[in-house]
Amino acid sequence: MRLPATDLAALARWDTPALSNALRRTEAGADGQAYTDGSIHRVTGGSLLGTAVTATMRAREPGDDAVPVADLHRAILAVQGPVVVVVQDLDEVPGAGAFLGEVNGALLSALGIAGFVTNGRVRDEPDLRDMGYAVHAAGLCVARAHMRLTAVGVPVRVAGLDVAPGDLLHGDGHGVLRIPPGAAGDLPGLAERIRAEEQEIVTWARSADFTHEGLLALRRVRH
Ligand SMILES: O=C([O-])CC(=O)C(=O)O
Ligand SMILES: [Mg+2]
Repeated sequence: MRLPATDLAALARWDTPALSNALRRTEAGADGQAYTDGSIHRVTGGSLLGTAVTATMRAREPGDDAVPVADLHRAILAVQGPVVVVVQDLDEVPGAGAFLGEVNGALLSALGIAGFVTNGRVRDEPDLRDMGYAVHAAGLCVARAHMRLTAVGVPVRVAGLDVAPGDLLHGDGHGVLRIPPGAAGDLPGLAERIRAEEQEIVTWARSADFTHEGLLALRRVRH
């Protein structure tokens, strides 16, 4: 689904914890949220926001199941607005070989992607720093091994997060969050309200009015 640029710009001003808090207050978020677990981290870049283009890969053993990388390039070009490429490494132990390195990275940079997310590993790390987009991965690896894409445009699962082509993803140093399209427009307003509530507590905790007795008298269940 394509969101208006104004909605994207409003979401981009927030970090993932704030959007996660906001999502919890919506119907879409009440049933549990979708976000990456700690098995991957941001290797380089800033925050990411965009529409998912998905692929799967294998690298550990050779195989004749490769699809052309051009399928991925075509899928990226078919999306209007910022794209986040999500690659699931299907090997039982992922990370034997990298899809993303200097060369694939430069091609994706030329296509203007906003981010790259994988449960596998990446390489050519110094070059990735100059690509201009965020990279989330399990870490670095040495080799290409038998790396090939095995499908493009399929549902994938990366670090506990199910991603379908077209999903809206937001990410930063905390991880990557999937934002249900129906909730996207409401999140910035909700995040603002939650921040105001939280700042009341923070301001009091830092003020001269703060006392241990005052805190205990509040009998807070959370925070
Ligand atoms: O060999 C590969 O396909 C991965 C890589 O290092 C690059 O894209 O530079
Ligand atoms: Mg390379």
